[in-house]
Amino acid sequence: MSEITFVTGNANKLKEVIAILASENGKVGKYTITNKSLDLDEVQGSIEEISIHKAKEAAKIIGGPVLVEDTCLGYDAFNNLPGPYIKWFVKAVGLTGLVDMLYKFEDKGAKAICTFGYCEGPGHEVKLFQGITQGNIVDSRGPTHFGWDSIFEPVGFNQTYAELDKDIKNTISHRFKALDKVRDYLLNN
Ligand SMILES: O=P(O)(O)OP(=O)(O)OP(=O)(O)OC[C@H]1O[C@@H](n2cnc3c(O)ncnc32)[C@H](O)[C@@H]1O
Ligand SMILES: [Mg+2]
Repeated sequence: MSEITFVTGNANKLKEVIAILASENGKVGKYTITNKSLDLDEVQGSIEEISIHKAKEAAKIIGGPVLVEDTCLGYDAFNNLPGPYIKWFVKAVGLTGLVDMLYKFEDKGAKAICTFGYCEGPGHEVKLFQGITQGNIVDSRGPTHFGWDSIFEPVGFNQTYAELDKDIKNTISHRFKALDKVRDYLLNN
């Protein structure tokens, strides 16, 4: 039995990852997934570079197999920005600011992008698994405790991520789609 440590400083992410993997009781094939709360360095660069760097740093700190994840919210009208910098935008301008940024644009489209990085240990290559859910930026509706959940309405739904039942979000979300690929990989390796 091998252990993989999911390293994140975000309790909401952890909850969703546990819920999405719940059918396997935190076990995926021969692996048990545990968690460590650490704030990892996030370099500037592409989504892929950020996740690769996070995974390598986590593997160094943990000294064994790790899983990390980086989440982006990219506006179609802004050529995918704020992207990986969304966390700092939420902090700096809040949800209202993030909605108002699109005031001049008819296109309210946005992509929620989740990129998991898996690294077997220090010095190993990082494998990436990405999931994307398309949606629209809307005025905040629903609980506001998880990032930008309340201003993102996934295509095909008339509720925001925050309003949707957790069970529903966790079967359509960027995180679910990425984690589905992680699970596939772990079951076959
Ligand atoms: O330790 P890590 O895993 O990096 O956790 P973090 O909170 O720093 O997360 P990110 O660097 O990936 O930044 C993503 C931002 O988007 C937010 N976020 C992530 N997943 C989300 C989701 O499913 N719905 C809404 N907001 C989300 C999160 O709260 C951050 O503000
Ligand atoms: Mg982070």
